[in-house]
Amino acid sequence: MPIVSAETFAQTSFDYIVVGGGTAGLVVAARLSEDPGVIVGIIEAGEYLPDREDINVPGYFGRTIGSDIDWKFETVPQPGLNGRKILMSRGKVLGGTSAVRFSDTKSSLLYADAWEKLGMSGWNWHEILRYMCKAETTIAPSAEIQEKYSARFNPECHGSSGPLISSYPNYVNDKHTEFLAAVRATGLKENLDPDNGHNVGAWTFGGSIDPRTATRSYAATAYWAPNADRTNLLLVTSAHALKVTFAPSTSAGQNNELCVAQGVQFTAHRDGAILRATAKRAIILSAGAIQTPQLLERSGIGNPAILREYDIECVVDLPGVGENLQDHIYIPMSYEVTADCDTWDDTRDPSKHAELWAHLQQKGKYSHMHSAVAMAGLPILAGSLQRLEEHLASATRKANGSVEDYAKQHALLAVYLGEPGQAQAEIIQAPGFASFASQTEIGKRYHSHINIFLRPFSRGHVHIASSDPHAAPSIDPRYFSHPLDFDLFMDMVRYSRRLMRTDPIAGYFVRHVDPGSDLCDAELEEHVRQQAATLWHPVGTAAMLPREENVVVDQRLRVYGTANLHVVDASVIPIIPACHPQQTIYAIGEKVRDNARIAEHRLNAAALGGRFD
Ligand SMILES: Cc1cc2nc3c(=O)[nH]c(=O)nc-3n(C[C@H](O)[C@H](O)[C@H](O)COP(=O)(O)OP(=O)(O)OC[C@H]3O[C@@H](n4cnc5c(N)ncnc54)[C@H](O)[C@@H]3O)c2cc1C
Repeated sequence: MPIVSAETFAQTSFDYIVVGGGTAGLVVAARLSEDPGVIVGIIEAGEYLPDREDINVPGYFGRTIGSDIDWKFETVPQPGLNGRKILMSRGKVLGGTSAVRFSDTKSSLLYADAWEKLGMSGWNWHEILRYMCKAETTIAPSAEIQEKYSARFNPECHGSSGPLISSYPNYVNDKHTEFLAAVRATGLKENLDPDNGHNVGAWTFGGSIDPRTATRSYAATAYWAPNADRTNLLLVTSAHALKVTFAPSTSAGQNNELCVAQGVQFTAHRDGAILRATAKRAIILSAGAIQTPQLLERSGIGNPAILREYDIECVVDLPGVGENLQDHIYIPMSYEVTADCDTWDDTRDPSKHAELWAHLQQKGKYSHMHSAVAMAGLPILAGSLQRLEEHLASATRKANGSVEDYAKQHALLAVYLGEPGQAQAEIIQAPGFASFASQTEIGKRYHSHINIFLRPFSRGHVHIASSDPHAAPSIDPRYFSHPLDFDLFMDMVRYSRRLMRTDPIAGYFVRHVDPGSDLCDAELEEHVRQQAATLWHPVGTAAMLPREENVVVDQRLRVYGTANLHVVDASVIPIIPACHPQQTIYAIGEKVRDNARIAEHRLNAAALGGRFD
């Protein structure tokens, strides 16, 4: 079935409606519609743009930020970042944020197991790996690349028949090997099998890129395009979902009755008529960690005090909606390197751009993103035993004294902190200038480190902030609000500087550029507060945990207090994984089909008195 009009969509009687045709939403819709006996509808605010170069060409990563396919949200001023508002990009296009993301890493074993430790049985590393593999087909690197660039490949940790295509770079920059060697010299081991759950070390990493066409593989190419002719899968694009509606008999959620979700209100234009689509079995919210809580609140599910402010009738009292916001923040740090380094800097020179572009394209440089990465635990980052012990004592003290809702999470984080096998930071090598603070000088060569802080203790929130359903929510990640986060972040920054002065990469080092040389501690800290920003990995705002923990969905990803309303996207992740989250999000989508058994709700909901024709 092709993409349909809003009117056709509203007139169709669905079994399932998925709100948000993004990373997880398209997985769920594709898997549910494998059953020809059900009709599945997807409501997506963006358009289907299969020919957009800034999506398809992997080397163009970053160009979509702030563009017409970006929701362009902003956080509220962040005191931990000198009061700056931070741009929170989200993909507004079929495929969602998978259309604009950069690289991929799989999760760590212990971290995924943390979800089970927090009370969600069945959500552990082995399950998540199983579903990550179901989602992907990884094309193994050639024997030459494996040997030359330490890009080993263990087929047991990769899928061979999933729709998402992953591959390894066929081009690495000329200091790739030296970077990995320098990382080893700081005490980290080369990791030849980082996808087996133990992701500390240095390696060559791949991404969701189809090497046959050198184009991005993402939710729209993997889960929509191959299934677009299914007659039982209908998609409406440029349609904004406003709220979920419930069966009248169960509204207000009194007497422990479960509310039965029946439909979704949406508009095809900002000021257009409000249309309504109905679903007999279940409604699945997959609008992402920023907008799923917004839709829940608009539908009357959330903290009654917040709902009252905007005259929204409370259907289910769930104060956890929009809380537990976690994100990765990062800082790019740039170093000038010797003139013989082959970097991407000359492409910034307008007089050389066209010639270089053709040359680099030929070499395959734009067919991939980054290639060398290191993940380090605190024992390496801290740099000294004394500093490590100080951090551990402080984390344990704070975790024990934590009276917040997050005490259990903080206790787990404190334990992981001391373990060398648990990554606290990720450092991606970038062969070129990547900082925000200074201007690049034409003719100079640079190397940058993209330094990502992986295990924040800070927790923030996202809530509606207006009665206008089209208005952006208020996003407050509270970056660095937990003081330990800033201390740990600074260790990562100092490690990056140490790494650049470690042989063999030290042989190419010319000077610190961003941050500059000879900064005292206070100046370096000020630089961080002025330059750190989100890596756009928000999760956790409709978290999956036991109900007594004040959260939102159960382990079948069903919203507490409802019979058939589910959340399937980054919002359900209870504690942010120490890796890029995308593959975990695909896995969550894949697991739902088998484990959450959404389909059973026809019986459950019917028994509860919902109107199902
Ligand atoms: C610039 C950038 C780089 C990134 N790089 C990486 C990376 O390298 N590796 C990695 O793993 N992750 C990366 N991420 C994060 C990753 O892409 C996301 O975590 C992931 O794609 C989120 O998936 P999701 O299904 O939760 O939401 P999304 O994929 O964002 O899907 C939500 C969908 O819902 C739609 N929607 C929202 N509200 C409504 C509404 N009211 N009505 C209708 N439709 C609606 C949206 O348009 C969107 O299509 C990056 C993110 C960004 C922004």
